Amino acid sequence: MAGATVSPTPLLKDELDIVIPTIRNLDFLEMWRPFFQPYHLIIVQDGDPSKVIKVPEGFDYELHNRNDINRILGPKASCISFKDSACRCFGYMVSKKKYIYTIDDDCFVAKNPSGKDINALEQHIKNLLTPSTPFFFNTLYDPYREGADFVRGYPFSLREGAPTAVSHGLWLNIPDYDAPTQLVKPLERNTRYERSFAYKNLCFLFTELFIPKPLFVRYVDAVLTIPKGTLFPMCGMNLAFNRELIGPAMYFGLMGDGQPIGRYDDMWAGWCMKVICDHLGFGVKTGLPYIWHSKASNPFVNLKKEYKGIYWQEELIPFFQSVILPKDCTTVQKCYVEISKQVKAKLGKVDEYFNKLADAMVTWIEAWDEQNPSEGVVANVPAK
Ligand SMILES: O=c1ccn([C@@H]2O[C@H](COP(=O)(O)OP(=O)(O)O[C@H]3O[C@@H](CO)[C@H](O)[C@H]3O)[C@@H](O)[C@H]2O)c(=O)[nH]1
Ligand SMILES: [Mn+2]
Repeated sequence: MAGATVSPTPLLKDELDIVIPTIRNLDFLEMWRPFFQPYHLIIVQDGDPSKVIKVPEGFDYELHNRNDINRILGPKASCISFKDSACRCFGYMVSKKKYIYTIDDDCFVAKNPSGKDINALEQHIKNLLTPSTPFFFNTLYDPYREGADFVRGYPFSLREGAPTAVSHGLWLNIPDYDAPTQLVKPLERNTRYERSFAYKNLCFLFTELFIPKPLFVRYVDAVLTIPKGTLFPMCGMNLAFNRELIGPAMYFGLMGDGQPIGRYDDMWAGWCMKVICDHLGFGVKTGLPYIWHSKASNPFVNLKKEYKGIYWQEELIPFFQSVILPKDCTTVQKCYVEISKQVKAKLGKVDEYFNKLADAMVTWIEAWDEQNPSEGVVANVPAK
């Protein structure tokens, strides 16, 4: 008698936590149930702690609201943002797992060009479990993917690759645009069109003649390593990382209530993280998987949150491009504290906010080490 079909054990079932920042009921989990149910969820409830967040039945989760954050961290809770999705980093800190996946509650399961539901978590896990190629660019993209490989001329001495610290996923429907771009392109959707050839041509003809062409922004079937020495704008809504390799660097900077800026939490984390990954020899990937981002947040509200960041970043990027970490910075914590010192020394004059942020970065590391006493990966810093 054929054995009962046993569904395969999901990858990293007991080694990965899913972190969700939220201000609303988590009905979106129903669509993710087939992919998320086997995993432990860490829900970080933002805003009013007295509000009850409804979580669908059948999920294994822990929920932390602001009262919990204050109770667990005491005065160090000051480094965790309030009234901003940046609060999600508290979930990274209290997790005890090796891997983290974080997703927004307005992100749903997307379909690939063949119409199949995308298991975003599975793709992130594949990205994290295979090496990256930060030191030499492979023109056939991710050489470790099925059907790809290193191309001619790729040095064999580099084909082992580097450990992957971060997997940065993308979005269908509402792309993660800044407010000015949202305002000038209110209708732009990253939408896949699955139409017959004839229909497509009819569409093309019609749009050519009568209406402004809809922007068919593509589904790109690729995973790329972001080269060493290159920064990128990290979006927190569909993001996974190896917590043991890079967790202490994933501080989503001070935003929201009482802060002069918002929607730069993930950007700040991405810049600090990438500088540290480059220093410690870890890789960062971007591309697949896609999720379906359903809700465009209000561009005018976003503009109010972002506007200082839009001009500050013209100074922040050169700063991060110029950061040099000493060889004796052999752990993420040491690297992070060193960056905070340079933030204070070089960005404090841009705005007082960066002195406060530099202090919060140190508080974050102190809180991290308090919550995770045994951790602290000593990486062998590769020769420059
Ligand atoms: O005060 C708040 C507001 C929201 N949240 C939770 O955070 C995520 C994202 O919220 P939302 O989808 O409304 O906002 P977006 O503009 O689409 O978010 C993207 O922009 C960046 C914000 O920094 C970020 O990379 C993306 O998340 C949801 O889960 C809300 O429930 C919150 O916790 N606190
Ligand atoms: Mn959103």
